Amino acid sequence: MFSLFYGLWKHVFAKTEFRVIILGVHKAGKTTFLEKLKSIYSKGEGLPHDRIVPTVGLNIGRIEDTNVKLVFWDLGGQLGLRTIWEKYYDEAHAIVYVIDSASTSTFEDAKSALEKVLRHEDLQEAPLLIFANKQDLAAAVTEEELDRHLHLKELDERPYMFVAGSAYDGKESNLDALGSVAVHTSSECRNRGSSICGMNKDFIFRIIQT
Ligand SMILES: Nc1nc2c(ncn2[C@@H]2O[C@H](COP(=O)(O)OP(=O)(O)OP(=O)(O)O)[C@@H](O)[C@H]2O)c(=O)[nH]1
Ligand SMILES: [Mg+2]
Repeated sequence: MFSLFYGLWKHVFAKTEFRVIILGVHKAGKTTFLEKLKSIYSKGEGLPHDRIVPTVGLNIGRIEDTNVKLVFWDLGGQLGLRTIWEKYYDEAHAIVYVIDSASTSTFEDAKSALEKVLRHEDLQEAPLLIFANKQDLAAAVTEEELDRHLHLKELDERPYMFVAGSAYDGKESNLDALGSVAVHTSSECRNRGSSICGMNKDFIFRIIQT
């Protein structure tokens, strides 16, 4: 499966750089998610989850091969650090917003922080993936419940998708999540007339069906 993934990857993302900003409140699991992606797609580079500490600055994840460069920016979600987020909006192509699905007490904060992100003028056309993380925990709500909790009015016009999974073990869900970003980037490309996407949608359908 992964050799197919790399073959298609080369084909689809030829000579493009695609920048994804990973946001969410403190302890949502952003860094764990990024490190898991790195360990799957970047030759085992990702940190194990017991070595991850709260993010203060910026974690950068690069997943690339000959023709491909995916750049992930993972920022700290503590309240005092969120002012840094907007410095990256201008150059981001897509947003991954991570939520701890088992922590209902943080949903209000997650919702208002996300609404603020979506109101920012630099991100008006950026597609959004909401990753309903920590589905391995018994207390986790489903993505449908989370959707109801968040009740995001700002999402009306925006290409977005919910994906539920666990950053701990989520090979398939992480793959789906990454794919969803690619799918949504197709519409982002249409909006901005950029050459970033091309055949991404086709690509991800083939991956998911593998
Ligand atoms: N059970 C479970 N725990 C998770 C999962 N993902 C992350 N965690 C745990 O949640 C805690 C926070 O994870 P981080 O990845 O550091 O969260 P973060 O969103 O990067 O936090 P900040 O950098 O402070 O904004 C850690 O103890 C992780 O091990 C998951 O899918 N399941
Ligand atoms: Mg972090």
